Amino acid sequence: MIVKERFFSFTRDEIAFTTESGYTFDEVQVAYETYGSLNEDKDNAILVLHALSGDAHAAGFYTPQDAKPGWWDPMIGPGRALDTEKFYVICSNVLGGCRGTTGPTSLNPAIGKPYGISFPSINIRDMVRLQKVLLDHLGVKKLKLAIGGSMGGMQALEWAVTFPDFVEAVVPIATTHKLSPLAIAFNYLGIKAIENDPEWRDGDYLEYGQPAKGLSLARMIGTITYKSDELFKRRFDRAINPDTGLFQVESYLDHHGESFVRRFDANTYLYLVRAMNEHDISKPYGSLERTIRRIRSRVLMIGIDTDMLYFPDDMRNFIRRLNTAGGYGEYKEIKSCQGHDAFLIDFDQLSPIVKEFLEGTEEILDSGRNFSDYNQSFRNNI
Ligand SMILES: CC(=O)SCCNC(=O)CCNC(=O)[C@H](O)C(C)(C)COP(=O)(O)OP(=O)(O)OC[C@H]1O[C@@H](n2cnc3c(N)ncnc32)[C@H](O)[C@@H]1OP(=O)(O)O
Ligand SMILES: N[C@@H](CCO)C(=O)O
Repeated sequence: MIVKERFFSFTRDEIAFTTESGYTFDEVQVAYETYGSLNEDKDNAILVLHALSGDAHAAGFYTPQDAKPGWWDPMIGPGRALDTEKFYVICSNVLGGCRGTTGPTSLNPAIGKPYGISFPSINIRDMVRLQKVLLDHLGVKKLKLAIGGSMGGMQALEWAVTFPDFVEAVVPIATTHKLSPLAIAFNYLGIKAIENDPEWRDGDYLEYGQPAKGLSLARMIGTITYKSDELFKRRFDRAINPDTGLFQVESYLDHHGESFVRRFDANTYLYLVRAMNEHDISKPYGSLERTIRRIRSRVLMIGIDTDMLYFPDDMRNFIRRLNTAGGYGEYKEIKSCQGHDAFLIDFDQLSPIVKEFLEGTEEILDSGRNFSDYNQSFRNNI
């Protein structure tokens, strides 16, 4: 089976999609890919949610030899954790993205040019609500699982809160229920790097070219936070790049900054980073306890011991609070020197954790037991 990138589009007359900030789009396009088949009951779907710079191309195994690998290839495919012999796996580019779904680089039909900085402000819930529109379009009646890391993890958790009856299980990885001030602080550096670049032109740069220096600096700052001290010591130590005379770690950051400018849009970066900054699952419901009590799905949070952005302790605490409120949470940890990006690299650890969790969820549901009884067995161990 060859999977081509697909697009789902609708106009406001067909579906009025309004952001929480109050903007109704005239037209929306969603870029997505699917792997595997939807079953007769239409309840075997898994939604994979990408992080800041990801896209809908999560798996490349179905695509022709010369096609680009997917960003979660080792997780998705026949016999893999997200087994395409059993599940219908879906991944779409987020609202506000620059990989095919409506975002700042898309044409605004009302003005006949790209939105740019006139794109409405969006949040993680808006992304999730648009994914629900896509799933309705695909005929999905229930999600077995919503899973993703970082910004994708924020969406996974938001799925459990916004659509509690639609999703059986969620796996938020290397993420949080609300962004920490430290992460907001790092994001602020990225925002400032872009906005202080004169080539940003107050966001109106599309006809002139990217604010390359600012976007590249923003990615370099981000890259440091996605890695770890241990990794940098192991990979680079204080070695010098013979071509440039720079420290290897400097040369590495330069490379990541430059390649990011070629594949990502500066305004999109600002919109997505701000959506992450605003992320707080309890905002519409008043308190975290009230929000947590909405969750009916089984939740597995996976932390990374060297993640400097999303702390394992915060994830453990969230799971404790979920379980105290009668929810069904588990916490597992990846031990890695890769830092935050481990969810894109350490598949030997991630894959069995997710596989076991999915099999466990199916076993519990098949046995007629509920998650709550099952969870009593490990609740005190967190
Ligand atoms: C869940 C999501 O949706 S995110 C989607 C996935 N994200 C992406 O694919 C884009 C962002 N990429 C990344 O964040 C990373 O590449 C990861 C996390 C996917 C993989 O990380 P790693 O395997 O550790 O890749 P790493 O950080 O080493 O980067 C490798 C690149 O750095 C270059 N590099 C390595 N050392 C040096 C150096 N000393 N000087 C210059 N360049 C260097 C390599 O040549 C390679 O270049 P290339 O990517 O152009 O081929
Ligand atoms: N490196 C990943 C993770 C960010 O959280 C990305 O660029 O999407």
